[in-house]
Amino acid sequence: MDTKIVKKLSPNSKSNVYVTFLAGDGDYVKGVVGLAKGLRKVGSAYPLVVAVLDDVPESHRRLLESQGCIVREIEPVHPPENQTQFAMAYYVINYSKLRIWKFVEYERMIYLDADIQVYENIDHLFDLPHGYFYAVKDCFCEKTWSHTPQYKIGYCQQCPERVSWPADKLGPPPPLYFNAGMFVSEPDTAIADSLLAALKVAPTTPFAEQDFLNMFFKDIYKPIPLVYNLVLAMLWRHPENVELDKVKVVHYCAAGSKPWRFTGKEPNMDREDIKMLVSKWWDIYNDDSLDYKGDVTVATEAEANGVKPPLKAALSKAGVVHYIKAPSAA
Ligand SMILES: O=c1ccn([C@@H]2O[C@H](COP(=O)(O)OP(=O)(O)O)[C@@H](O)[C@H]2O)c(=O)[nH]1
Ligand SMILES: OC[C@H]1O[C@H](O[C@@H]2[C@@H](O)[C@H](O)[C@@H](O)[C@H](O)[C@@H]2O)[C@H](O)[C@@H](O)[C@H]1O
Ligand SMILES: [Mn+2]
Repeated sequence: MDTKIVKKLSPNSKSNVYVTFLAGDGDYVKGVVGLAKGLRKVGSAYPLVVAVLDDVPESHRRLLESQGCIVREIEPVHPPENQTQFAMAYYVINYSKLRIWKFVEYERMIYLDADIQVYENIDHLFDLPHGYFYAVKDCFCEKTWSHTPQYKIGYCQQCPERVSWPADKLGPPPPLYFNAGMFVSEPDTAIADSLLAALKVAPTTPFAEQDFLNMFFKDIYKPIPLVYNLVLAMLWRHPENVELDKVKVVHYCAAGSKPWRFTGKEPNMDREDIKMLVSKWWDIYNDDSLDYKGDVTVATEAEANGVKPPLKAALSKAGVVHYIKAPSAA
């Protein structure tokens, strides 16, 4: 078996990490298993940390660890007392995502919802210039947006020329707005603390922590191409913006599109592209060859060249190389 050196860490450098969030004892755990296997399939060089609330059962935590995930319990984050009608009632738990900025043992994180699948390696996003918040622009055309002025006039940032924003009547257009199902950011204690302090005085709004994160990071938000987070509604709302064969990351967020509960009955769920994407998700979820077999080992460069590995303890001094046994080219 050939090996592929994918990451050289000097002794005191911090690694990068993929992070997802899991709450409850329901079926989202299947999303996390699928994500862990998808990241393995594309040869991601970094671990997947699952930030879990205390209501995630031991059995689900064990399952995720058996799939090579690092399971970390986080305290829930509740928004201030409010009368908000969240777009989805359960969005109230999503504020707990804010805890991940505390994961300061990591250099950078790519956050991925549990209803996301990665179909091509996106490790290169960890090399984006520091100091910004990277995410994909959302779409305002779904009914979930019916509470907003942009929905009411048919304005969407995905096609600002279709209905131009009536600045004379409504003032400046809404700032660029990202989908919070996927983003690249840097864990940082000061950011973590100011997020929680800001939340205490922020208005609660229908898209919960997604709205809040957009408000908080608006000055450093940098859009990245939609290939990094295909919000499924784009397929019927803005097909002209989507080249499906170039999409690297799919976000199963449209109503009825969660693969593990897919019935095909909701609007748009009978589309061929949706059924193909759901089937692609299941192909990975059901692929036993993608199960974690302890296949990520820590070794010096010497070991990567076949020298017998010294004790792991010695490795932390010798500089470490994470490598993944790649199938031999032959
Ligand atoms: O019962 C739930 C609901 C949500 N989530 C987590 O919260 C994220 C955001 O919820 P969801 O993806 O359903 O929102 P959407 O992107 O569909 O609006 C999910 O991806 C999961 O990571 C969870 O763990 N359990
Ligand atoms: O709690 C708020 C959620 O807001 C987002 O989901 C929404 C939003 O993106 C809308 O714009 C779409 O129309 C809708 O389909 C989608 O479900 C995030 O994906 C999710 O992680 C989470 O932050
Ligand atoms: Mn989602």
